[in-house]
Amino acid sequence: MSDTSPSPVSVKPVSLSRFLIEEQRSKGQINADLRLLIEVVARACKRISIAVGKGALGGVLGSAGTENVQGETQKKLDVLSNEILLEANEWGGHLAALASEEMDDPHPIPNRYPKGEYLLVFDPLDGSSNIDVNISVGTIFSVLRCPEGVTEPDEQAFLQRGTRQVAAGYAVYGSSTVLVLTLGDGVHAFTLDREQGGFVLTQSNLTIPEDTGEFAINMSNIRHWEPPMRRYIDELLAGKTGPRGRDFNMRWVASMVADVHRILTRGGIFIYPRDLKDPSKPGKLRLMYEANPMAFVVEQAGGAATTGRARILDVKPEKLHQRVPVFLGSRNEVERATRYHTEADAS
Ligand SMILES: O=P(O)(O)OC[C@H]1O[C@](O)(COP(=O)(O)O)[C@@H](O)[C@@H]1O
Ligand SMILES: [Mg+2]
Ligand SMILES: [Mg+2]
Repeated sequence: MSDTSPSPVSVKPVSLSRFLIEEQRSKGQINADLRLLIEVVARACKRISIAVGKGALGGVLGSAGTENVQGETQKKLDVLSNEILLEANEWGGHLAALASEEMDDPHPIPNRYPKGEYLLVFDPLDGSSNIDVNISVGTIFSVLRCPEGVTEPDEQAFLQRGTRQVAAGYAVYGSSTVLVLTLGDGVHAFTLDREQGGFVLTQSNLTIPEDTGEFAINMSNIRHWEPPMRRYIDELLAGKTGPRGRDFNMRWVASMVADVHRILTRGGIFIYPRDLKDPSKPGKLRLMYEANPMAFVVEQAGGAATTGRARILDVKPEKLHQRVPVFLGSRNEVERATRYHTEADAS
């Protein structure tokens, strides 16, 4: 396969702290609290990266023997990553409350910093099924404002549309650790300098190409898909001799962070559609701490993100752990797959 990766944008390799200070002072894009909050999240990601990197030597592989609120077996690293994020933010996060995939209910911050005006939502370790086999995993996060006048934020305070996010991003713990961040003004990537111990800006204003020849989906679910979903994939699989008139390539890491990071680097479409395997579930991925932050990042990079029927960022959340179908990445493919669904609904 030819290398379709864009050349890295050359940027001044400033530290994450310096970048955030400039966003605050020169651009007025963020305030000091949000800057400090992002720095705390980044430090927690660095600690998680170190734990992931220790692997079997750190005693962190394998199951924790417990289940989360969604009935999924927790890995030791799911629990540890959650604790790291919790501990870091409880004492230095400038937060009102936080919520996580691994906790049933939101966690209000004890002895709240007087001006703590933000809510943090995260998937502490995304791609858990890949931990024990040494494949990239990551952390996904989203920052919302605590609604005005709410002193004890509960689940209701978190149920805000994705358009209300003030920051979002992820860290991917791969061959290098990369933190990707949006503050609503483009998407920037910071690579962890393992010797110096800090994140350094390595790419600015990342953009996702509008067109792509690569798709990411778990094909083993094909028999459970809705007809428009099958139509879209059948056309890709038909390649040169089919209606699309060209061949498409497939990748599926099964860690959303790694699949999204590839799309941010060289384009592609990622789909986790609604399927009829378990009709009570509208999708597999979680709206608040997987779909929304990734949709914000992808849109800020010029891509698109839908549920197959509507824009993800416009979905009104009803529950903290709500699931949604996810279609995101290169704009023209996401729009086509979405159109197939809306046309099928209308006919
Ligand atoms: O195992 P499947 O069905 O391919 O699902 C993979 C998907 O599940 C997830 O692992 C869910 O995330 P968690 O590991 O945080 O539960 C996504 O990262 C990934 O896209
Ligand atoms: Mg996840
Ligand atoms: Mg997870």
